[in-house]
Amino acid sequence: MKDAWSSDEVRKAEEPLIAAGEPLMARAAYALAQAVLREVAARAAARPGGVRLHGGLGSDGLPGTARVRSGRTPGSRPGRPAARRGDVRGARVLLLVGPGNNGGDTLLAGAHLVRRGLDVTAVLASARAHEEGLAAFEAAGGHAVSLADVRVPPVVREALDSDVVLDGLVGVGARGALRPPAGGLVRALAEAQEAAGRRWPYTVAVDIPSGIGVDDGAVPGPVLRADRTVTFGALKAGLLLPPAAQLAGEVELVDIGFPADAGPDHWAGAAQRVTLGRHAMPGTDTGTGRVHRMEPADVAALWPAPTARDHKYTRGVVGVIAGTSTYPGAAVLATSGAVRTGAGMVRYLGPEDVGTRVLLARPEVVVAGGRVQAWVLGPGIPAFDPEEGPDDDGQARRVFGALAAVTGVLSEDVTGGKMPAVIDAGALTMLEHRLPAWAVLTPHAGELAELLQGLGHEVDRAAVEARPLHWARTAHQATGATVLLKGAITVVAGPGAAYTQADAPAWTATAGAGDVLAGILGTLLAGRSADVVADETLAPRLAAAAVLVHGRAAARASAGGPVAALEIAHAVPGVIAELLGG
Ligand SMILES: NC(=O)C1=CN([C@@H]2O[C@H](COP(=O)(O)OP(=O)(O)OC[C@H]3O[C@@H](n4cnc5c(N)ncnc54)[C@H](O)[C@@H]3O)[C@@H](O)[C@H]2O)[C@@H](O)CC1
Ligand SMILES: Nc1ncnc2c1ncn2[C@@H]1O[C@H](COP(=O)(O)OP(=O)(O)O)[C@@H](O)[C@H]1O
Ligand SMILES: [K+]
Repeated sequence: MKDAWSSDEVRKAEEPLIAAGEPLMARAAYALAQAVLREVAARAAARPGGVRLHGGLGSDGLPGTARVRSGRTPGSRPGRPAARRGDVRGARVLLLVGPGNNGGDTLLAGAHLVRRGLDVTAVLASARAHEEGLAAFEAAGGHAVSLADVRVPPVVREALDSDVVLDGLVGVGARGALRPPAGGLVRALAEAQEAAGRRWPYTVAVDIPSGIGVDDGAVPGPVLRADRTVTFGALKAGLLLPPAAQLAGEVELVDIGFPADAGPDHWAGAAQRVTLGRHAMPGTDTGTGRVHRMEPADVAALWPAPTARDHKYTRGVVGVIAGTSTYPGAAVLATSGAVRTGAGMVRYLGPEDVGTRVLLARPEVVVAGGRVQAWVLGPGIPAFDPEEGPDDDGQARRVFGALAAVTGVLSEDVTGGKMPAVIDAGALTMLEHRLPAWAVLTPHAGELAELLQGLGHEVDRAAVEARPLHWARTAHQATGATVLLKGAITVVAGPGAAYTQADAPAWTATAGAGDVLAGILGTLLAGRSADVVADETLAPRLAAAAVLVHGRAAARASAGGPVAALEIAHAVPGVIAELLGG
């Protein structure tokens, strides 16, 4: 499991270490410099003439801006010897330096790079800079200029002529969108980056890409897209959360001596105190704090794998109420997702002609009512409109009946006790009562916006996409249900925890992929039905696990190319075998 911390948690972890004289910044800067050297060496090794070499100071104070531009073609400048393959010397690095410790990390890393023979220029974006960092950088022979003196356009040109740019403007001390002058600089750099495409230098964010919401993953203003983020001590929530996570590139976590995590108890309660190694720190209310990302081993540990004692009923029966005569495909996709995930049995409830199609695709499905251990409700069913009267082949009536079973208020349509459910698509418009956490809503951003509008929030799709975790949490708090908000990065908000999964290739954005996900999750919930009702933290974990399996199945079915939704379902058994075998 990856655990991302809030900025407050990072500070609280740092305080006792700093008081004890631990050289946190020196460790961070060394690791940052190593990350840059690794990349530069790899690039130089891949180039026949080594890294590009650059000239001396230009007329505007930035090195080399007056020289003849050699374009982005690799090789040495005329008159200077070519570096050997893999040689980092002469590689050109631009540091963007802010006023705080984030700038301090960057300057100290710059000093290491200068000592290794790189050509390093620091642009100080503020009147203030980290004193020790600047002194060390200049003592090593680094060249520092003030943004106020050189202004933005030459810095952009310098960036375009660099091999590496380090973004050290702000770190966890940042609040809100980048303010001027750093904001203006980053806006110009981000535009140049967009225009330059692959010709833009390798960009490393120091701790976080400057300007992202550290705790909520928002992107309130300009941000320079990083190829790599080297983050210190602990992952930050904004590095896992959309939309900011999409600007962080590959995230490298560097150990600078933070104590080991205290495990799940750490995030289980708001008021508790937990011990992190030698240091006590307040437990966090994960309503505002930690964000988790499941990894394959976490999913394997949760999986309801069958044993010799099991039979089909103990393994879990999934009831699927999906599709109409107009939209029969969703029924096939949701039942296929459930069957392929290994349900003990899948029941289908719906119009006869749709049931026939389901049977043609999946003869294992039982097209008849009866006891189930989890419901999948809503794929391919239209939004409920009480004014016009339902035109849905009786599916709304069936969904309302099943929803009653989810909360334990039984109707004549169903039997059994409280049970978990996946509530998708049209069923999201049929919620009348507060729900338990074992009901998992699976909207995409547009559906979540509509749901929230119905609850009195002024929010549209774009607003949800700008702050996915915030709105998923808002919906969880308002409905009681666990909320799985689908997207390129999917977020799950439930009691005590938030998860974010980024397992699926962009090809997954195809009609019907969400129906398959609903089936996968239905089988997981059915397989652990009693546990899910007994432990309210389990539904969010199983929801995140389903997203991981779905995303990996999509990647497997895609193999780098287009993917059809049904093929995602077909790829699920291979993914599960790999997870459980590994
Ligand atoms: N405290 C420590 O000992 C360590 C800190 N570390 C580094 O220090 C960083 C945190 O340092 P700081 O607490 O000094 O804070 P930062 O360096 O992240 O930023 C704070 C400074 O940025 C300014 N600022 C805040 N929001 C801004 C905005 N929206 N636009 C423009 N300027 C803004 C503030 O006025 C303040 O001067 C971490 O991200 C990490 O990089 C690491 O070196 C590890 C050890
Ligand atoms: N850009 C993307 N990259 C990866 N996965 C995506 C992307 N966009 C959407 N997805 C995933 O594709 C699926 C689409 O589901 P959904 O919107 O419900 O479509 P449908 O209702 O047609 O099945 C979800 O699992 C979602 O997380
Ligand atoms: K930064």
